[in-house]
This record gives sequence, C-alpha cells and structure tokens, in this order.
Amino acid sequence: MWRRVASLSALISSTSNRCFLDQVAYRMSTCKLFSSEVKENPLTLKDLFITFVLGGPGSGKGTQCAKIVETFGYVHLSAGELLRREIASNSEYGSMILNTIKDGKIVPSEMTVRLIQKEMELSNNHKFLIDGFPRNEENRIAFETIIGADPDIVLFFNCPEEEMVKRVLNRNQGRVDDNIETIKKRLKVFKASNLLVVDYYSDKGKLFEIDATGTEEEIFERVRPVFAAFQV
Ligand SMILES: Nc1ncnc2c1ncn2[C@@H]1O[C@H](COP(=O)(O)OP(=O)(O)O)[C@@H](O)[C@H]1O
Ligand SMILES: Nc1ccn([C@H]2C[C@H](O)[C@@H](COP(=O)(O)OP(=O)(O)O)O2)c(=O)n1
Ligand SMILES: [Mg+2]
Repeated sequence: MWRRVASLSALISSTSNRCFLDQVAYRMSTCKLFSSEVKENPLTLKDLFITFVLGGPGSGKGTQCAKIVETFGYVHLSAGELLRREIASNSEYGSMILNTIKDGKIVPSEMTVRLIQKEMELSNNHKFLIDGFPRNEENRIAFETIIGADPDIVLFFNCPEEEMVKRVLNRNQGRVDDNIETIKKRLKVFKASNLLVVDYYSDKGKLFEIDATGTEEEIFERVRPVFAAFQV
C-alpha cells in the first residue's frame, strides 16, 4: 500500500497526467485487489511473482508464454486476448476497443489494467505472465498505480521487423489487425512507445532480452534458464 501512495503522489505533481490521475484515484478508492477485504483470496501483493512479456507484434510472445505455462506453471494473461474477449462479449466499450486495435493504437490504460486486475483476482495462482503489457508509459504507470505492484522480471523478445511482419501475415487466426496496413502502424507505435518501457526496465536491472529468431524450441531454450533461476 505504501508503494501505491508514494507513486501516486509523484504522479500528482505532473499536471499533464491530472485527468488520467482523477480516473486512477477513483479506481484506487474502489480497488479491492489483494486488500484485506478480499477474504476468500489469501494472496497478498508480496506473494506475487509478476513477469511482463514484451516484444513487437509477431515476435512470439504468445507462443513462448504457452511453453512457460506448460513447463513452469504460470498463469498467462494476454492483454490483447483480454481486449478481444471484451469486444466479443458485446461490452459497451467493444467498438472503441475494436477501432483502436484496427488502427494499430493502444487502448486507454485503465481499461486494460481493469481487465488484468479482474483475472488476477480470480486466480489462485501467484505467478503471472502478463503478455503484451505494458505497451507504453501510460500502461506502465497505470499498472503500478492501480495494482500497486511492479514486475519482478521483464522478458523482451527481440525480433527483426521483417520476421515479425512475416509471422503476423502468416498467423491465420482471423485477427482484424493481422494485415499489412495495421502491422505497419503497430510497428511505428512499438518503436515510439514500447521501446521506452523496455529501456525503463533495463535501467532497473529487471530486463531479460531474448533473441527471438530461430525455431520456437530454440527460443524456448533461451527462455528456460530465466525461469529456472526464479523457482518461486
Ligand atoms: N520461432 C518462430 N518461428 C516461426 N514462426 C513462429 C515462431 N514463433 C511463433 N511463430 C508464429 O508466428 C506467429 C506470431 O506468434 P505469436 O506467438 O502470436 O506472437 P506475438 O504474441 O508476439 O504477436 C504465430 O502464427 C506463431 O505460430
Ligand atoms: N497493453 C495492450 C495490449 C494490447 N492492446 C491492443 C492493441 C494491440 O495492437 C492489440 C493486440 O495485442 P496483442 O498483444 O494481442 O498483439 P500481438 O500478440 O503482439 O500481435 O491489442 C492494447 O491496446 N494495449
Ligand atoms: Mg500475442
């Protein structure tokens, strides 16, 4: 709790963040995640082991997360998947989310963090892979403020652009954003916003950069030692 308050007061000094902060402050007042009120969930923030999984579109985040789940027993929360589920559920925010995704942009952070928070609350596991999040500084700060936690480690799948484009165009999952126009926009957003987050965690000593070229198995052999070292 003290960390939550400290980071919020630092943010309040920034007037450019004020509007976003009003929403965040409201959320915090209603936030029940891991609070003492949630009697049925014995987990506390300090019990959690949170991994953020970063990388450009098509870098193989989802594919490697499935292998980590299988081998190390984590819960996989894909931010994009949660947003796609929200669209499919005919939520009032569905069309806003759909248009944002089609346009290669990032959905307002409070929406995404709320969806992640809900899944974390429902889980009895304490080890989370949060895939495709945070994608920008606003995402990062919203998680820190609303959930009140920092990631323990951050994976970054580093993949050449042409390989990412090739993989996305071959993905064949019927996604509205798997087309050349959207992928070009997504790559611009990735370079402009996500790499700042990567640098932030690198400076904090939390980043594990993985060469995301080669076969799925070869890449997993680079991922495996990271999780083997954190048997939590
Ligand atoms: N190492 C790899 N080599 C070739 N194709 C891959 C590799 N890893 C994943 N793929 C394929 O590339 C596409 C994108 O992978 P995915 O895991 O969805 O990436 P991300 O979640 O980072 O967008 C999928 O169709 C997946 O099967
Ligand atoms: N933190 C996030 C994650 C995803 N989104 C939106 C915007 C992204 O382009 C889409 C798809 O994300 P997803 O992680 O599923 O995409 P990739 O697996 O990297 O191809 O969802 C978002 O707005 N904010
Ligand atoms: Mg994915």
